[in-house]
Amino acid sequence: MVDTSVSGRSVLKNGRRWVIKIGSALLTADGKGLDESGIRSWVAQMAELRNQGVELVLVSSGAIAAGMSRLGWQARPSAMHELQVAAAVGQMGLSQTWQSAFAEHGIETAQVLLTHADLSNRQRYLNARSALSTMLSLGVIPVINENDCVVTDEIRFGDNDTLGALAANLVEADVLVLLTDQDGLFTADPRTNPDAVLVDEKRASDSSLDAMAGEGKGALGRGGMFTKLRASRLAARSGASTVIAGGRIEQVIERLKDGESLGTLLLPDEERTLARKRWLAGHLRMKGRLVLDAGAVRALKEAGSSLLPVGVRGVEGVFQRGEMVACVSPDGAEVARGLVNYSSEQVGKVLGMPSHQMPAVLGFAGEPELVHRDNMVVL
Ligand SMILES: Nc1ncnc2c1ncn2[C@@H]1O[C@H](COP(=O)(O)OP(=O)(O)O)[C@@H](O)[C@H]1O
Ligand SMILES: N[C@@H](CCC(=O)OP(=O)(O)O)C(=O)O
Repeated sequence: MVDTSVSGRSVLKNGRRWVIKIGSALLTADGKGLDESGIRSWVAQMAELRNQGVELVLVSSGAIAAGMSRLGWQARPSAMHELQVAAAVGQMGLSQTWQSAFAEHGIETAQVLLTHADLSNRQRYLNARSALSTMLSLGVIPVINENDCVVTDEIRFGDNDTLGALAANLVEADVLVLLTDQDGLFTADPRTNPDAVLVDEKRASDSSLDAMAGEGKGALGRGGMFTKLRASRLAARSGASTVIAGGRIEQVIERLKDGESLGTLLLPDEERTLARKRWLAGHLRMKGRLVLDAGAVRALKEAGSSLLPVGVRGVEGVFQRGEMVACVSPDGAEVARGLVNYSSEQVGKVLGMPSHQMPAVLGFAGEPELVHRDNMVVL
């Protein structure tokens, strides 16, 4: 059997796409507003990573803590509507601070506010995926936070670690970095266990980690190591490796990229393409079929291409954008399956058509592919 496992710090040296999540505990200078000098330092390091050719997505917490400081509130409120107001006020300062710090390095940023529910909806998932990949291709750094005004559970539990993992799944990142106020995952919470030692490297799936992470919670950020470990397992599903590391360690981001043994590295059990194929192949219900011509079958199987309408002869079933369809050969054999960019009704209107004619027929300019290669598994 082929060994598809991955190991070691080389995944950080070689990773081309990173999601970096910076938690409230770090960003907010122990509750006294945003730590602007910390932010400038992380930005300088991220700019350096960008120069080395790494594509970056930033997940930034800290809106509630920043809002509390702007509103002059000393203690974190417990009422949901007050938390939401703090997040909304604080988010203004948060995105402004990131934007101006990145601008000093000539880098554009984009504010992206998401909820977990957005990413479990197939259509919104595809929308977010296509917006984020366009940002990355333009060299814009997406700065993601939870859309706190429309959620309640996530605010209550203060969990942007999960959002970081979902972002890593979404953009198919190689690496998820969770920067926090501790140097990594320790064998027990170092705040209460001075003898605890740092875990260097494990499989994310290793069950011995559960007891270490416990349900410990920080004072400002609230998920503790429990949500970080859970996030690493979620990220592993799309083959990403997670590092939990101390954001105040000098030049931590650059040193991780150089392969230095800092923080805790949690590795996936299998590499990315295999993990994604398993996810696509097993987890979604098929809603319809696209009947391909012989040329399109060859393009998918041999050239690794996306599926364009020009090679599609027929459509069966009723489906919406973002749902799973089978791509079948003229004799009905399944060739591939994937997430479709258009509804069955729209596909029916563009069968056999060159992509550049689609906007005139559909009345809007969408993706040129019916199923993008990245959202497809060839069988
Ligand atoms: N085994 C552990 N190793 C390290 N930190 C732990 C552990 N268990 C619990 N913690 C706690 O997790 C906190 C970090 O999580 P959190 O406050 O949610 O940070 P963030 O805002 O960065 O997500 C630490 O301050 C620490 O007290
Ligand atoms: N989205 C909210 C809360 C997120 C939060 O605190 O998460 P975390 O940093 O993982 O503990 C905020 O920006 O304040």
